[in-house]
Amino acid sequence: MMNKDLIENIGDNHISTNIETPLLPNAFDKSDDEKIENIKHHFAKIMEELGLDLTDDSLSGTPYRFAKMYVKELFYGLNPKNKPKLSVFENKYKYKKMLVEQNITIDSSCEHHFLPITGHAHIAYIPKDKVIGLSKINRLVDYYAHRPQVQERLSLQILKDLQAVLNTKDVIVMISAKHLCVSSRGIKDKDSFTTTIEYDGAFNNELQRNEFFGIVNNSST
Ligand SMILES: Nc1nc2c(ncn2[C@@H]2O[C@H](COP(=O)(O)OP(=O)(O)OP(=O)(O)O)[C@@H](O)[C@H]2O)c(=O)[nH]1
Ligand SMILES: [Zn+2]
Repeated sequence: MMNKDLIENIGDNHISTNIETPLLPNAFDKSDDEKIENIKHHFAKIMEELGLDLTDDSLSGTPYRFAKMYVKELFYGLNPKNKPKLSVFENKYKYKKMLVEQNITIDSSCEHHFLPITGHAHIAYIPKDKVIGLSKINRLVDYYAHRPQVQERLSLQILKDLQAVLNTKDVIVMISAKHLCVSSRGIKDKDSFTTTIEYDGAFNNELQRNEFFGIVNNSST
């Protein structure tokens, strides 16, 4: 019998794994409103330092907009209280083959530059005794994506949580994404993108992986 709290929090910082997002122990002591107020103050300073006139009516609301966007939107997935509940159901029908959830939108941010990472995740698992509500896979991806991330860790956090909640190692997570820190600054390569693939269990078998890649490559719905 698996501990429910453990399942709920697997890729999160307060459980000791090597895939956790590095967070301070007091990361969530302040309320969202306090954080927004403080970030608003600091971002106004950044804008002023850049020489922007915050009395301009188009700029005056930007520090608040920016702070709210960080806390409530782009980085809502830092706070475990926002983690989606992953409903699972008994596999009554004994479906034992691969289920693929593909073209899941990735909207994330790179933790090195705080610029967008955008692309798609393709995820498959082979059910044992449990199946998961389909939308919960998309919600889990959305949650972990909405943190400052590196693509490798994002893939692993999703994989580990699904393995725990589904009580099986037979999961594969593939992400292909563009990093604006590569395409819009620095090297400014507009065409390259990054693919990560994490898996275990039955997907260690090349035939099983190839079946997954075949489905992911050949369908467009
Ligand atoms: N492994 C990995 N690296 C990433 C990811 N997102 C961004 N990076 C890289 O993080 C690296 C940070 O390197 P630094 O040399 O410290 O930063 P920089 O001077 O801005 O590097 P350039 O982008 O090459 O200009 C860059 O090579 C980025 O491309 C990611 O998801 N995974
Ligand atoms: Zn970056």
